Amino acid sequence: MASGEEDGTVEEKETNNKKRTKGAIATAWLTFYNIAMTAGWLVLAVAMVRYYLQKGTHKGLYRNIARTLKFFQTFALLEVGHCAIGIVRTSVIVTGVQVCSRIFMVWFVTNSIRQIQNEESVILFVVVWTITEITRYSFYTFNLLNHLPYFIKWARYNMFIVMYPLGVIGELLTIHASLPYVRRSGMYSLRLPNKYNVSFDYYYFLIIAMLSYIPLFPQLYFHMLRQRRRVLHGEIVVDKEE
Ligand SMILES: CCCCCCCCCCCCC[C@@H](O)CC(=O)SCCNC(=O)CCNC(=O)[C@H](O)C(C)(C)COP(=O)(O)OP(=O)(O)OC[C@H]1O[C@@H](n2cnc3c(N)ncnc32)[C@H](O)[C@@H]1OP(=O)(O)O
Repeated sequence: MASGEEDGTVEEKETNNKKRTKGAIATAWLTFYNIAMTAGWLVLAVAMVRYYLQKGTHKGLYRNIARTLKFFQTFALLEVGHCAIGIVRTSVIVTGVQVCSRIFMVWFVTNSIRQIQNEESVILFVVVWTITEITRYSFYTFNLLNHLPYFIKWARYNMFIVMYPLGVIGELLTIHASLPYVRRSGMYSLRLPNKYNVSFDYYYFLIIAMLSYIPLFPQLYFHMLRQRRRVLHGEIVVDKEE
């Protein structure tokens, strides 16, 4: 029996060929991207364990891993692009909020305020992110290669139940710890009078950022719970955005 493609016109065949080529290129890129990201977060995990075993303290750990963390977390901005161009079936908004809030935590909070880098809360969110990302990127990699071990799938869609709140606690405690330093230094703030006639207070911005977890985090968490039901229990779940 002839396939639909064999029956189709030359134009249809060309469209199908284009789709196949785009699919192959996208798959190759995503496989490379996910392997690179798994490796990056694994390097981070090994560096953290080695540092702790050698020094016996978490003090100085953040400084030791800061470059690698900044590099791989910033690289994750590409994920917003992946959704925008449609090579992964994920919402740009959900991914954008997740990635941008992490980049904000890394660059504009932890990296900018040296005095908080030895806080336990920093280690908490970095460890939680690292475990999560090793699992998430290896899930995507094995999935793309059609060899997904069940325990990775299970871990991807169960660990977040505990890891997400733990990560949020670490992030919120870190922002909270930074408030006195930000208030004292007036960093990233613009006071009146100035030539632009605009005022901006980073201290209040941080408080608003903390408050914005209240409406935003539950949406990310419930999104993951819906993904869990879809992937692990085969339920058909309709996302409001879709
Ligand atoms: C600028 C001021 C900022 C102010 C602050 C604002 C605060 C906002 C609150 C934010 C709180 C965030 C806290 C957070 O940082 C804490 C932590 O992360 S703690 C650690 C625990 N975290 C997690 O477990 C993360 C969970 N989140 C995610 O996994 C992603 O971020 C999310 C975007 C939510 C994932 O959702 P997604 O819809 O992508 O789910 P899936 O993984 O199931 O994927 C859906 C389909 O897309 C395919 N896909 C996705 N990515 C890829 C890829 N890279 N390669 C290949 N394929 C990919 C996936 O396979 C699925 O395909 P299919 O549908 O065919 O199965």
